[in-house]
Amino acid sequence: MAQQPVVFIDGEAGTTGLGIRERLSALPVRLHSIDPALRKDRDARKAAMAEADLVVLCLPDAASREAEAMAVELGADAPRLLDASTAFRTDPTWVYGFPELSPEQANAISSAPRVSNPGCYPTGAIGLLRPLIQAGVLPAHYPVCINAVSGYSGGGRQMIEAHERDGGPAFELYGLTLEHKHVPEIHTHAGLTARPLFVPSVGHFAQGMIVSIPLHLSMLEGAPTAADLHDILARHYAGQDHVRVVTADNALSAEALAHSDIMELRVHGTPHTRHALLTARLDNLGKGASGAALQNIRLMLGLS
Ligand SMILES: NC(=O)C1=CN([C@@H]2O[C@H](COP(=O)(O)OP(=O)(O)OC[C@H]3O[C@@H](n4cnc5c(N)ncnc54)[C@H](OP(=O)(O)O)[C@@H]3O)[C@@H](O)[C@H]2O)C=CC1
Ligand SMILES: CC(=O)N[C@@H](CCC(=O)OP(=O)(O)O)C(=O)O
Repeated sequence: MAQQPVVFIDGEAGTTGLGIRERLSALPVRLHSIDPALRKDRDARKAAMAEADLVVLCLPDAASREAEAMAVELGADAPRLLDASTAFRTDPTWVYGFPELSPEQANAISSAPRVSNPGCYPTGAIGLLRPLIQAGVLPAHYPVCINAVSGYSGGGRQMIEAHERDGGPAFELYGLTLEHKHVPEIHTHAGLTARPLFVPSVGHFAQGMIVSIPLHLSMLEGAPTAADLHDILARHYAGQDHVRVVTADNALSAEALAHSDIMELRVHGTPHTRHALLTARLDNLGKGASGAALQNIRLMLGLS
C-alpha cells in the first residue's frame, strides 16, 4: 500500500489550525504533530517541517514569514506550504488558493510548491466581483464599496476570549483608517484597477459572515439588471461544490452557514430598481479559512 502523505500544521492549537485538524481526519493523510510545549520552538517546528510533505501554516503573519524562511533553509527537503495568513496573498511567487476562480487556478494549486489560502472577507468580495469584471459587465475602475460583518472568531483566540469572557460589543465597526489588511488582496485578485473601499465590522456571535457590495446598475456596461448579474455568477459557479449562487432573500442572517464550508452568493434588486446589492454569506472559519484550506490540501495532495 502506498504511504500516506504527511501533513504538519504549524499553529495546530489555534482557531484555524484546529478547524483544519478536525477536517483532516476525513482524509488519507498522516498528521505529524509536535509537543504542544514546543509549539513555538524554532528547532522543533523546523524538524517537524522536514518530516512533512505539506506544511499548513496557521500562524500570525510574522510567524508565517519565519516558517517560510525555515522551509527555504531545508533546501531540497523543503515541504510544500499552504499559508492561512495574510503574509503571501499578493506575492506573485505564491499561487492564490481560490480554486473556483478558474479551472486554470485549480490546476495551478495542484502543482504549486507555495499556496496562500484566501482571507475570509476577500473570499466573499472576490467571489462576487471577479466573475462580473471578467465578464466585462463591471468595469475594473468601478468605485467599489464593501461592507462586511464577521463573527468574533474572525479575530482568533484573543478576540474569542474577549467576547466569551467579557461579553464584547454587540456590534462594532473597525478598520476605520480604511487600510484593513485585506484591501490589497481584494484589489489584486478581484481584478480591480481602483482601490476598493472596505468597511469591516464584528458582531457578538461566534461564526458567520456577510460581505455586501452595493452597485449603481446605470454605471455598469450595458446597464444590466440584477437578474443579468445573477445569471453571470450562476454560470461562473455552475458545478462547484463550495460556492452556490442562490435566489435573493429580503433578509439575511450572518450565522446561517456557521459550521458549513459552503459560500452562498446573491444578487438583490428588482427589475424596477436601478440598484443591486451583491452579497456573499459564509462561515469565516469554514469557506473563509479551514474549509478553503481543506479544498487546497485535497488539490495539492491529489486527493479527490
Ligand atoms: N480566524 C479566522 O476567521 C481566520 C484566520 N485566518 C488566519 O489564520 C492565521 C491564524 O489565525 P487564527 O487561527 O484565527 O489565530 P489564533 O490566534 O487562534 O491561532 C494562532 C496560533 O498560532 C500560534 N502561534 C503564534 N505565534 C507562533 C509562533 N511564533 N510559532 C508557532 N506558533 C505560534 C498561537 O499560539 P498562542 O495562542 O499560544 O499564541 C496559536 O495557537 C492568521 O494569520 C489569520 O489571519 C484566516 C482566515 C480566517
Ligand atoms: C473579526 C476580525 O478581526 N477579523 C479579522 C479577519 C480574519 C483574519 O485575520 O483572517 P485572514 O486575514 O487570514 O482572513 C480581521 O479583520 O483582522
